[in-house]
Formats: sequence, C-alpha cells, structure tokens
Amino acid sequence: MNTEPTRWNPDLERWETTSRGRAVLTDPRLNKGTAFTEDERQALDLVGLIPPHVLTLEQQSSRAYAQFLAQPDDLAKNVYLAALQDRNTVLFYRLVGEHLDEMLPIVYTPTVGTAIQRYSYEYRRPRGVYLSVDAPKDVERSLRATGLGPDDVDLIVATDGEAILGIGDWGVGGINISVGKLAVYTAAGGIHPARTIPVVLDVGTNRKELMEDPLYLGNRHPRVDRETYDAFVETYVDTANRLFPGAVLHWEDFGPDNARRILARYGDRYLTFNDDVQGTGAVNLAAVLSGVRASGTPLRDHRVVIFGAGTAGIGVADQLRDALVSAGLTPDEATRRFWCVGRHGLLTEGMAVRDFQAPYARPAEEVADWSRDADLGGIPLAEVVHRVSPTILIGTSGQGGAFTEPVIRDMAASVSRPIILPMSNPTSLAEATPAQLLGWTDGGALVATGSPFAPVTHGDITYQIGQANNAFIFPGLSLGAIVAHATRMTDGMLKASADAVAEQVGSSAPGAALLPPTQQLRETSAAVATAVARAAAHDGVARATVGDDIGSRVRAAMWQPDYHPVHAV
Ligand SMILES: NC(=O)c1ccc[n+]([C@@H]2O[C@H](COP(=O)([O-])OP(=O)(O)OC[C@H]3O[C@@H](n4cnc5c(N)ncnc54)[C@H](O)[C@@H]3O)[C@@H](O)[C@H]2O)c1
Ligand SMILES: O=C(O)C[C@H](O)C(=O)O
Ligand SMILES: [Mg+2]
Repeated sequence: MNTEPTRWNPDLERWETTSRGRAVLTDPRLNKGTAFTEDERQALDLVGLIPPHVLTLEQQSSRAYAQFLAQPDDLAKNVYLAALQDRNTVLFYRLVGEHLDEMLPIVYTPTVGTAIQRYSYEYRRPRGVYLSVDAPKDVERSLRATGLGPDDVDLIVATDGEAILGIGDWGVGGINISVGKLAVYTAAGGIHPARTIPVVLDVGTNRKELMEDPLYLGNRHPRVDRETYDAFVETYVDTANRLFPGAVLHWEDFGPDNARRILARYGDRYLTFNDDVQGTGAVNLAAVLSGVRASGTPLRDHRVVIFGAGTAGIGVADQLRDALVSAGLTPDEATRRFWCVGRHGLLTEGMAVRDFQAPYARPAEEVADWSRDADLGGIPLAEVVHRVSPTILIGTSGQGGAFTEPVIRDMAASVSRPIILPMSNPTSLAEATPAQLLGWTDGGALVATGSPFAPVTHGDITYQIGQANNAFIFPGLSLGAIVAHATRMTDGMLKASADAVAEQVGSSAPGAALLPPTQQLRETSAAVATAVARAAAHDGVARATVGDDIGSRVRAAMWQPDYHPVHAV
C-alpha cells in the first residue's frame, strides 16, 4: 500500500495530499507560495501562513527574475536557483524555461562546476539520494525513502564524482552534476521532475584537500578498490532496476575505465547509457555533420584529429567512425581516418593504451620519422596536425588553451574551412576560444564549443557559436526512450538523435551556428525524442506502438511548468 501523503493523479491532473499547513508549503512539488488560490488556502489550512494577496505564476516569475539578477555573481545565482528549486518546482522551471539562454549556464555547465567544487561550503539542503559504498545494505532503503513506487520513476542520473566535467574528482559534490543534468532534462526535455532521481555513488575521493577538509560532506577515504567498486555498482543497478523497472539509468562523469566497464557490463541488459561516451559522441556527430555540410567536402573525405583520448574522445571517435562507414568506407578505412592524441601524445601501436583506445593506435611504420617530444614521451599534437593536415580537430582533453595559434594556423594552411570543436568544459578548459580560432583562420574555421560562448564578430560577419554539448542529445534521447517504452538504448537510437539535431540546423550561411540555439532546446529535444522513438521501434526495442502520431505523443508527454490544483484529501 502506498502510504505517501501526496500523490499526482494523472487522470484528474492534480496533486492529492493529506498534508496540511506548513507541510504543504515545505513540499516543493505542492508549494505555490503566494499563488495558492483562496479555495486551496482554506482546504489546505494555509490561511494566515502566507500573506493575503494572491499572485499569478507570471508575477512570481518576474519577481524571481529580478531577485536572480540582483545576485552578485554566477555562483550566487546558482545557489539562488537551487534554493528556489527546493521551495517551488513549478516556479523554478517556469523561470528557467523563460530564460533558458541565460540560466542554463548557471544551473548547468559551466557554473555547475563551481557549485560542485564548493558543494560542502554552499550546502543548504539535501537533494537526491546519497549512496555510500560503506553501507551497500542501505542502497535499497535509501532508494525506497524517496517514496516512489515501481511505476513512478522514468529516469535516474548517477555519478561517482570521479571525472566531473574536466575538473576531476570532487567526491560527494558530484551530486550536483546529477541534479544539474536533471534540471536540463526537465527544462529542455519535458521530463516530469517528480519522476526522476539524482544519485551520487559515494565511493570515496582521491582529492586529499577534500579528505582533510573538516566541512567535506562525503566519505573521507580514498576511492575503493575495483572489486568493492564493482560490487557496489552491481548493488545499485540491481536495486534501482528492481524498484523502478521502467527507469532509464543515466551514467555521468565516471572515470574512463569505470565508464567503459559499466557500459560494457550493463548496456545490453538494461535501458542505460553513458552520457559522456554516447551523448557526447552523438552531439559531436551532429556538429560534424553540419560542419561538413558547410565545408562543402563530403564526409567520406575528412581526416580527424582528436585531442584527448578518454571517455568523451573515444566515444566521439566511435560514433564518427560508424558514420564514415555509413558514408561508404569499410570499417578499416574509417578507423584509419582517426589520429587520437592522449596524455603521452599520439596513440601508436606498441604504446600502453587502454582497450577502448586500441583500435585507433596508428601503425609504427607510419610515424617512424615523426618528431617526438621527450617530456611528453610521444608525438605531440603540433606534429600530428602538421603531418596529417586534418580537416576536423576535436578537443576532449580538459586542457585549456591546448589549441595554440601555430597549431591552428598550420591546420588552416591546407584546409580552407577547418572544423574545430573545442568540446572541453567548463569554459576555462576550452582548448581555444571561438574568437581565437576565427582570428587565426581569418574567419574560415567552423567552430562549436562544449561550454557556451558569445557570438564573435570577425571582418563584417558575426559568427554564432553553437554549443556542442550533450545537452542537445540526452533530454530527447531519454524522452524518446521513455515514450517508446524502450528496453535498450541502441546505437540506432543514438545515431537518430545526432541526425535529428543536425537537421534542426537550418542554415549554413556564413556565420551560422553548427548547432541549434539553446533557447530552442525544447523544440530540438522534441525532434530528437521523436526520431529516437522511431529508431527504437525500428531496432525492435520499443514496447509501445510507435505510429505516425509519435511526434504529437512526444509533445503531449512533455511536462510543462504550470500550476495544477492541489486537492486536500
Ligand atoms: N561537450 C560535451 O558534451 C562534453 C561531454 C563530455 C565531456 N566533455 C569534456 O571533455 C573533457 C574530457 O572529459 P572525459 O570525460 O573524456 O575525461 P577523461 O579523463 O576520460 O579523458 C580526458 C583525456 O584527455 C587526455 N589528456 C589529458 N591530459 C592531456 C594532455 N596534456 N595532452 C593530451 N591529452 C591529454 C587523456 O587521454 C585523457 O584520457 C572534459 O573537459 C569534459 O568536460 C565535453
Ligand atoms: O556536463 C556537460 O556540460 C557536458 C559533459 O557531460 C561534460 O562532462 O563536460
Ligand atoms: Mg559529463
């Protein structure tokens, strides 16, 4: 029996609650603050607990916007919005939705990175579920404590905090990347906020300053050994899947080995995906496809250098390679179009590489007379670019400024419209800024970046900078899977998401962005979800019927930030 005092009644589209008085005001799902109607105030025992005048949601939103603008800096804005989210779900999403361009960078990349680093200092209230490797027996109890039943959850985002954006290990503070991704899911993908759970798997931290910080809120020990780690992840997956069998399991910001191992272990058994590997691969493919269109050179003729051969970099390579195969190359020919550069330079045969990097290692004879850098212990980016003359250069290294002027000028010397995608986050870790890239290539570069950048004027053209961030993929990807009742996330669904994003880019006129504008993220996500649901049906993993009305079904499934009646029971 469900003993929760509050439930959403989907048939009557209203909340039903046995709570009264302050308990109603402290539940962000129910709370409307000064917008509670006279009748609700009477029925829910709120009379006298809120000032008498009733405001509309629109009035509340414009007041909240003024409060937001009055915050002194981006971190304070993030904290302000988090507090609003804790008080009033609808108002939070109404405000964020009305100012998506301005607020996405606050609740999500890049400011979410600062909020994670400052987590134990800015802490106000808990949000989400904190699972500790030291208490695996409590995993079930903690997930049940959400009060959600088997049919109540569409999506769980989990991180272990080891590889947050490009800023590394931030332990329990990682919960904020799960929270931030879910905010994007709802604001941009219309995922019902009450049907999601943010999770952090606290397996310790290797950051000494956190372990020694008296205010640090996570487990104060190093990350556990692999066996303990795997057993804990297994407990999480089993329990989450048993309690919430329909939910998408989203993995975020795991270290490269764990990210790949988890995906390999669970990808074929559950409805699950790794955002950094697969979401990033798909958004990169979308950016490349629209760049290729603008470059005038067919996809099958491109050469790709990827700087940063980790979770994201190889995820990007894998999906791009599949696209080259679809464009007519053999798998082997396609693989040979990639030169991947890691922390010891170009991946070459004979180097100690990770198994997922191995297919891209270049033959020793090819590079025999290429110059090496003794400090690096291998062939540096500049030499690779000089030898290869790539048409596409992608940054997934987390090394701010790594695309230097000589490297970019060298690339542009042989390619008139080089596609250059510095995808690392947050902003300070971008491999180059759009202004630099457009300056060094005299406006020739086709640029998109992982973090948001303002437009750049060069000569008499103003260049819009598309954001090659997986935020263009994951909301629609999961929404499509949810609407189709998919049982797996297939490669076909990922490819469909990339194609759908690329199709949303209308123009390849000079200065046009390679990706759709952030302000249109809701429309883009609806298009992605529709394509993904169709792909799920095509791949035989959809349990729901996916017919001609799928576009309208997707739109109807998208949650909107509007107040609904709160009914006293
Ligand atoms: N735009 C997006 O949607 C998106 C998505 C995921 C990740 N990213 C960004 O990509 C970056 C990497 O993330 P990740 O999850 O792949 O991390 P990761 O740790 O798995 O990979 C980083 C890789 O960079 C390489 N590297 C590190 N130092 C280097 C150096 N000095 N020279 C050359 N290579 C070096 C290594 O090969 C390493 O494997 C981060 O900044 C992250 O924000 C962007
Ligand atoms: O979180 C983002 O902004 C994109 C990506 O998942 C990342 O790790 O950088
Ligand atoms: Mg990430």
